[in-house]
Amino acid sequence: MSVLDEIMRGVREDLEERQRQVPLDELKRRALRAPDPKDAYAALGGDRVSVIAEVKRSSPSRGQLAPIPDPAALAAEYEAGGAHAISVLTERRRFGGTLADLAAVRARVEVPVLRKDFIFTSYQLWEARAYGADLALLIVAVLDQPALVSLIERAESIGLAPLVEVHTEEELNRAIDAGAKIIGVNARNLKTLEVKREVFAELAPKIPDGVIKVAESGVRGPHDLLAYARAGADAVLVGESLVTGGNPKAAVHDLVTAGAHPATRQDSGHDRQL
Ligand SMILES: O=C(O)c1ccccc1NCC(=O)[C@H](O)[C@H](O)COP(=O)(O)O
Repeated sequence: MSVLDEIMRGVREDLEERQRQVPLDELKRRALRAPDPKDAYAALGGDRVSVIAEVKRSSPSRGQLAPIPDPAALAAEYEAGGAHAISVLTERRRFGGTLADLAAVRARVEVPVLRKDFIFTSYQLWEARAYGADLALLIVAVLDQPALVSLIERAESIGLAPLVEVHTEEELNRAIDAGAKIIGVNARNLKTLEVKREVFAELAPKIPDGVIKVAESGVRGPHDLLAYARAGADAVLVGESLVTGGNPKAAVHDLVTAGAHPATRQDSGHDRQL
């Protein structure tokens, strides 16, 4: 069984438990009472490279990263550093996240919040909205095409901006066919967990103009943001280096500063290439 298969098995079991506890109709009522969604397209568009800063306690590739006892406080640090959006991993077993983290972050920050999870049902989209998310991750690798199309439509219909994640050209073509307006290229191979930043440079030119391009994973500092920017990124999604670096506000500030004028910035880092 691959890591992804194992993650999905746990996600299904946890979802069944939540569905037993909260019927869909109740979840929809909660979603209708949630704060109005924020404009994720405005937050991630524009001339700069936007920074999506992630609340990430652990991961299959690295194990424990940081305990993060107060995810809202971390998100507030990210926002104070200038983050344009916050990503909250809500998967429990391998990433140590919860929906309560999402709600706590939503209550603390003004910028759009992404629910980052392994979503394959509309129930999970209603959960995302009910707990205050403005964006929801849809991973093409775990969805067949009818499900992808229908989840994009459902997300948009309830006020969530779908961030559609791809790893290969075939997945990218499926995302484009499904009408994705925000596409994330994840440099982390979901089978081997190896990060290959050059995957973004290979796929980005094939993403149509007007679609927001997000480079996901492997940003260790401004030099990686700038390399992704040169390859066409509109935004970067950063987790590990922020939660392990010791000063999340300063680390986000450095990324945001580099992303503000990426074309004129000299890259002083050692690793100048993707
Ligand atoms: O991070 C992992 O090990 C992982 C394994 C399997 C599926 C997804 C995984 N990560 C989710 C992400 O996409 C990252 O958290 C996100 O892109 C940030 O990446 P990084 O800055 O490298 O932590």
